[in-house]
Amino acid sequence: MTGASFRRGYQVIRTALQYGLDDMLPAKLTPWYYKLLRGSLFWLRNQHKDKPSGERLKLAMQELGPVYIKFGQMLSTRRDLLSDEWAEELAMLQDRVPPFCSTLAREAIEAELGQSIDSLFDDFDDEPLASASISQVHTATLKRTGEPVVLKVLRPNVEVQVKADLELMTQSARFVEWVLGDGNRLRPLEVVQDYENTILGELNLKLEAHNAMKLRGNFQDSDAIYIPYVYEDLCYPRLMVMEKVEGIPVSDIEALTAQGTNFKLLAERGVELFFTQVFRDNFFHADMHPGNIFVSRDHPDNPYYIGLDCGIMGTLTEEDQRYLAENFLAFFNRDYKRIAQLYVESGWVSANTDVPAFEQAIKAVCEPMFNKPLNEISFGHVLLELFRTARRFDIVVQPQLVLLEKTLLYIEGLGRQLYPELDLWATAKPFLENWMAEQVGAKAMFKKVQSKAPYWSDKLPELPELVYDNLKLGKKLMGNYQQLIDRYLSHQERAHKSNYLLITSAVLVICGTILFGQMDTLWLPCACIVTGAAVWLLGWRARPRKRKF
Ligand SMILES: Nc1ncnc2c1ncn2[C@@H]1O[C@H](COP(=O)(O)OP(=O)(O)OP(=O)(O)O)[C@@H](O)[C@H]1O
Repeated sequence: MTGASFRRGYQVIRTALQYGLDDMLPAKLTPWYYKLLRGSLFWLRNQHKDKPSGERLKLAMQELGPVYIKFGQMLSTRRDLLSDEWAEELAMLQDRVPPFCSTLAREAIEAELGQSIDSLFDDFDDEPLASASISQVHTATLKRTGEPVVLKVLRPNVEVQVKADLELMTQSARFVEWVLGDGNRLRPLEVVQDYENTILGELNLKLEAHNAMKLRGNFQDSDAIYIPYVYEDLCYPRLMVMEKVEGIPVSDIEALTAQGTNFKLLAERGVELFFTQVFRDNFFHADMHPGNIFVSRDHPDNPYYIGLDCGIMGTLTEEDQRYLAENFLAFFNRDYKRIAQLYVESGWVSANTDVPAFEQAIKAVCEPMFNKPLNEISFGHVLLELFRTARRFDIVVQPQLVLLEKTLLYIEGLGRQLYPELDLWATAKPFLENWMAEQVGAKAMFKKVQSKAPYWSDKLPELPELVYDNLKLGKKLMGNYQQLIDRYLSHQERAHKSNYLLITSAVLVICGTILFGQMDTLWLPCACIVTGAAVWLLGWRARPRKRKF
């Protein structure tokens, strides 16, 4: 462990203990050795005893920085797991993190623009509109168009903080892998590396701007979501300028109710948007906490979402996408055998898995969920149970699916808040069936052929020439091949002949030598030896020349 990780580790423990987070642990998680260890850190006392536990948790996460704030944002969406007090406190991490001073914000913005704010914008507001985990947002008016815009600027030193946490996470993952042989199956290091790529990508606002424009393009004509316009020529790694949008935060149920929002349609559109992004576009928003989603104020009976913060986007490989869709469908059709087979086919569990036993285990987890509205089921719970089950069958954690699981949990949290009676199955199943139908069958084949048409129209005129050249080449190759075989056969023939003569010569020489001592006459042994020598000469001459084939 490096010095920096050690220091950061100590800082995390110190913050947790000074905010009394250890007091929140249930008794069964504090065995005697934990108490002994806690007692040895006697100088780190809870300094905020007067504050309620939810507020202490929020303050600790806030102090620890972006990585922990993001974790708090995710937790805040799980009202089914947390008390109202905790959920409300943690929800403040979505857009109400204490701001940094506006002088620093101005300096950072002007450093990126390379000119003064006033030369490009009017009415720059020093009071931030919002302040979240990695950035702060200020409003202004763009001089050249007169449009209201927002300037999103990265927090000072955010990269340093994030990198220190990533280093600590990497070291801890290495330690876990080393301690547990089991750890390899969980691939903690790979999961951390994947998270690292994701969060480092979020720290580049130029990349976020590009993502936002791509997502906007994907939903250009959609009546389910609107993505604000990004002024790409005014975007830099630490600054992003975009259209200012007005809307109601999706978590503000009171305001949504007051304007008469059609919650059922809104929730259904949320599910539809998730599946469209994952399966149709293979480009999904993977940071869908309520601070990043607003609902339009226009026509509340036909409401649409407004999506912000495209810093974390996910994609899947074609195979993962296909396996996942099949998995969902098999799940909706209660075909547990297919689910088990898919896990084996995709390599997510070992090929030696006992498929019938795995099928039964999956059935035991999933079956109780059916025919229940969203308010009676918990994906979070099911995912945990499935994970626990799959562990028994040697599952290999797929880091590329972690983002997707996180997004699914956000969607569930959102759906639960908006319209708990939502029939998830009825909403999602037709979408997946259509998608699968488009992937296989005649229509899909036609589409694939169609997508390859420009390539073939380019290559087709060259075809006769290619065929002729290949035939000529084939003929030449055949000739060469025949020559090679002939040479090999003649080589073998000479080798056999030479060996035969050399062995005969050896026999003649040995016989001649033996006869020398046995016979009175010399002519016979001499004849044998001379003949042997002559035969050896012939054999030596007959040997094959050294040749490479
Ligand atoms: N285009 C916009 N129009 C109006 N408000 C905006 C806009 N973009 C951002 N905001 C406000 O700023 C807040 C923070 O923005 P954003 O989520 O992009 O920052 P972040 O630091 O990346 O946050 P996160 O913690 O989610 O990563 C949003 O929750 C929203 O309230």
